Amino acid sequence: QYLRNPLYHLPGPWYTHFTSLPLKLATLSGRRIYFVHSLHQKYGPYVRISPSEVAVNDVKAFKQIHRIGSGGFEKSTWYRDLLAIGRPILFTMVGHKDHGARRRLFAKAFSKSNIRNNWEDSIKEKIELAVRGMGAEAAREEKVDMLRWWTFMASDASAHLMFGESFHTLESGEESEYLQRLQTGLVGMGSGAEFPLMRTIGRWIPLQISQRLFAVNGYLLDYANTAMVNMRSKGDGKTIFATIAAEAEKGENLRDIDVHCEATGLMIAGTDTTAITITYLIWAILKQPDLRRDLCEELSGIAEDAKDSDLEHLQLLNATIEEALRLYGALPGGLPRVAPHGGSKIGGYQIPEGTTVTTQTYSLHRDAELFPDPERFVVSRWMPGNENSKYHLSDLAKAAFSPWGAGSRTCLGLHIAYTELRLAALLFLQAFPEAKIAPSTTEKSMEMENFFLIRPAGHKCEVEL
Ligand code: HEM
Repeated sequence: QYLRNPLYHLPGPWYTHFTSLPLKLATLSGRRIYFVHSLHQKYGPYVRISPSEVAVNDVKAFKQIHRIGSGGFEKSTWYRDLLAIGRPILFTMVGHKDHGARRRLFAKAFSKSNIRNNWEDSIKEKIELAVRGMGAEAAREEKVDMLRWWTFMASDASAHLMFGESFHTLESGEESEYLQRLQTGLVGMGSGAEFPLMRTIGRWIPLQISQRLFAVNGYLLDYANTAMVNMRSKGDGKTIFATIAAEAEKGENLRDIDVHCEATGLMIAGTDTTAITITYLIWAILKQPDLRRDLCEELSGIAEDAKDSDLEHLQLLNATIEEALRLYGALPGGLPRVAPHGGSKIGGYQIPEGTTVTTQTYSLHRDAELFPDPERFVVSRWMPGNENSKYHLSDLAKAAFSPWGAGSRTCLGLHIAYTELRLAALLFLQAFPEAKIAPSTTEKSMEMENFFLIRPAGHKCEVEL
């Protein structure tokens, strides 16, 4: 069996010739990024992590794997197992051709100009509500869980953009049922992708927890359906999908069921990702009083009615966001791709066709050759005029920086996310310039657990305002 494994020539622990169990256990216990990272540290940039999966931590190979067009690797069907949403959606599509057509259809709706012209005001309104909600709660309780409020903000904003109506969790201060089910369902999705049999059996078990873990898609799709019907009956067609539908009329075929599935997929892709990254961003700022002071100074000249376009040129704010994305971007784990027909040579290794090849930014962003003192939060890496500093970023380091993924599968929602990150930092720091991390928030509680996305292990991030 050892010699029959086509990956036998790759470095890696002996057991990975025979079993993927240690990898799966690490995944199920929320420690996959650490498991793979430790193997890179021990065995180098190319490592066999299971009998049929190779992890790669080499910038040139990263570019080759995620290259747009010929030579680039396609996504693995693992994404379909992850979301198991019925129809292929942009996030889960495998073939370059189908994906390219769908991506072109969505491009205009998610462009920076469309987000700014049509959505920025409602995003800002949600952030203002979140900041107000945090202030009111902190006045009553002395401390407030930022993660909870940023999650309300991101889910209300996503619901507004995708379904035409906010969940109004920011006004009620209570999690919507959609959000509760989505968050439990995400844990089920992550484990179902690793153990499909567990999910199949789980769907048949008539216990509420089992249903919520493994049968959430029915609920999510029903919600999308009702939301779309309501939206149309009210004659208020102003959602991201109105723009997409207008594009589709030019010739692309997008059925109603595709719209429901895509809207659901975008809710999943756009909610926890931004909420978690904003939480880590603000936590990192509050940990460094000098940085907080300098940022407050930079932001002090910014008017209340500022637009994202007023913020995108602020050097310190944007450097801080890039550094937060380097260390705490919400999706730093493996992005599985498949070696193309005929196999591929990467880093001197022949990788047989069909092999799963994963890259993880958790490791790329912590390569000490590219990012000296990789665990330190150093904003000057991203500041102009640092050419003589050891933190100056080389071209290779810039190429390795990929919190949004890479190539043709780069994050579709990055303009929404940047808008939310910049406006959230602005409004939070302007409202609470003296905010402090609460004693209940520790390095340990903020350690990242990793179920596809990361999140603080303590599942909250309390601050005193
Ligand atoms: C800080 C927030 C976010 C982070 C860190 C993030 C990160 C990522 C990453 C790393 C990928 C690549 C996945 C892969 O190659 O397998 C991705 C893809 C994607 N993201 Fe995001 N994302 C964020 C916010 C959003 C938002 C707000 C939306 C939409 C509302 C969104 C929608 C998508 C979609 C649709 C894809 C798939 C693109 C494709 O395959 O063509 N993301 N995101």
